[in-house]
Amino acid sequence: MSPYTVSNVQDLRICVVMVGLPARGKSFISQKIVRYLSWLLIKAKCFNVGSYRRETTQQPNADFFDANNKEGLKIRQLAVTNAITDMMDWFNKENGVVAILDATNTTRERRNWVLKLCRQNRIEPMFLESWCDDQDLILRNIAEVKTTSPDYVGVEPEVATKDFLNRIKKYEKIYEPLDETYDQDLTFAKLINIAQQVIANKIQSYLESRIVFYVMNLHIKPRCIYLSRHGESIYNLEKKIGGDSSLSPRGLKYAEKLPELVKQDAGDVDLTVWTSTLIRTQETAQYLPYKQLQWKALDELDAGVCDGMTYEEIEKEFPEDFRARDENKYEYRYRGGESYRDVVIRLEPIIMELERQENILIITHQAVLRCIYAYFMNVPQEESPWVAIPLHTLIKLEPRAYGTKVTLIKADIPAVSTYKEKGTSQVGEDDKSTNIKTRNLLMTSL
Ligand SMILES: O=P(O)(O)OC[C@H]1O[C@@](CO)(OP(=O)(O)O)[C@@H](O)[C@@H]1O
Repeated sequence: MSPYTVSNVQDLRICVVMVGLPARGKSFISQKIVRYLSWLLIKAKCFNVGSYRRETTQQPNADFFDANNKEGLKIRQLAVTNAITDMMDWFNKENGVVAILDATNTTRERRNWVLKLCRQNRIEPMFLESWCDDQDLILRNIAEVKTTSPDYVGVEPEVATKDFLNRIKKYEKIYEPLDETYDQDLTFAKLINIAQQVIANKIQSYLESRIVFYVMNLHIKPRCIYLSRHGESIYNLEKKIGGDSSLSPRGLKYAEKLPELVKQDAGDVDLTVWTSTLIRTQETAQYLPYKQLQWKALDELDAGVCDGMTYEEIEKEFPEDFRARDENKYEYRYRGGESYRDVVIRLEPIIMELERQENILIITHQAVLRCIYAYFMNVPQEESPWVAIPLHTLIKLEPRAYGTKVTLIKADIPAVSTYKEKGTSQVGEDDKSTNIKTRNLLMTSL
C-alpha cells in the first residue's frame, strides 16, 4: 500500500503530459518524478516517445522534424500513438497510478488529442510545461544530454549540436506554449527556466499538488552529495543495534580523518553538513570546518523494544519478529518502533530540501542512508534495506540528467561490519565483508 492510500486517491490515475521544446529538461524532470514517486511506493512509469520513434527511425537529421515533412509526421504520430497505447495498457493491466508522457506535445492540436484520449479512459491529464529561454541552460542541456543521445551515436559533438539546434528551430515554428487565458480550463503547471517561476492552474488532487511541489524544488546545477555513516560506535563493536553510544577509538580516528577525506575530493567547495541528533553522528562531524545542521528526521530507524539488543538476542527473545523482519524487511515495523517504510516517509522533507540545495554532506545511520541511497540510485524499495553501506567510507553522489554517478572513497581505517545477511543473526567480524558489499553497492549505480 502506498502512503497516499486515502480513499479518494485510491482510484486516481494521472497522466503527466510533458510540454516543451527539445532540450528543456523534460526527460530529466520525467525521470525525477518517476524516481520520487516510486520511492514513495506510488506506481509510476515514464513513456518516452523518442524511444518509440527510434524503433523505426534511427539517427534522423533535423529535416525529419519539419512540420511539412509528411513522412516524418506519420512516423512521429505512430510513435506517440504506440506510447499512449502502452501507457493505457499499463494503467489497466498493471494498476499504474502516474504515467509520464515524455514528448514535446508542442501544439494545441496534439494536446487536445491526448486530453481526449485520457478523458475517454478515465485518466486525469496534467500538463507540465518546461518553458525556458535561458540560453546557457539550453546549451548545457544540449551538451550533456543530446550529444550523448542515441540519435547522435558516432556523430561529432559540434555536428550533433548544430543539427540539434536546427531541430529546435523546426519545433519553434509550430510551438504553442500553454497559456493562462487560453488554457484556463486545463490542469497544468508551467515551469519557467526550471523553477525560477512556476504557474500552477487548476491543480485538482493531493497527488498532483505533490508532483508540482516536487518539481518546484528541482534544479540542475552541477553539485555533489556526500553520504557517510558515523564512525564505528561502541554499540557497533558490541554488535548492539540502536542506542545513543559514543564512537569507538577507530570511529574517532575516522572523525579525525574525515575533513581531509572530504577536502581531497571536494577541494574548496563550500559544503553544509547535516547530521542526526544522535551522539555518534555529532562526534563524527566534530572536526569538519563547515556549517552544520542537525535533523531529527535523520535519526536511525527506531528499533522499539529491540533497541540496545544484538541480533542474536532478538532472534532468541522475539523469534517470530526476527523471521518476519527477514521475510519483509521493508515493511516490518519493530514493536514500538519503525519500519523502513516509516523512515522513508519521515525522510521526504529531507529529500525535498536536498533537491533544493547544492553541496551537502550527510552523516547519518545505516538504515537512513539506505533509504536516501535508494532514492538517488533508483533501488527498488524491497531491495533497499539490504544494500550494504560500509562504515568508514565516504559515498559521493553526482546527480546527472539520466541518473546518479556514485563513487566510494574509503578512509582505510578498519571497522567492524554491521551487515546482517538474510536468515542469520550473525554480522561480519571485520571489514573484509565490507569490501565485498562495496562491490554490490557500485553495481546498483545507474
Ligand atoms: O536494518 P538493519 O539491517 O538492522 O540496520 C539498521 C541497524 O544499523 C545500525 C547498526 O547495526 O545502525 P548504526 O550503526 O547507525 O547504529 C543499528 O543501530 C540499526 O538498527
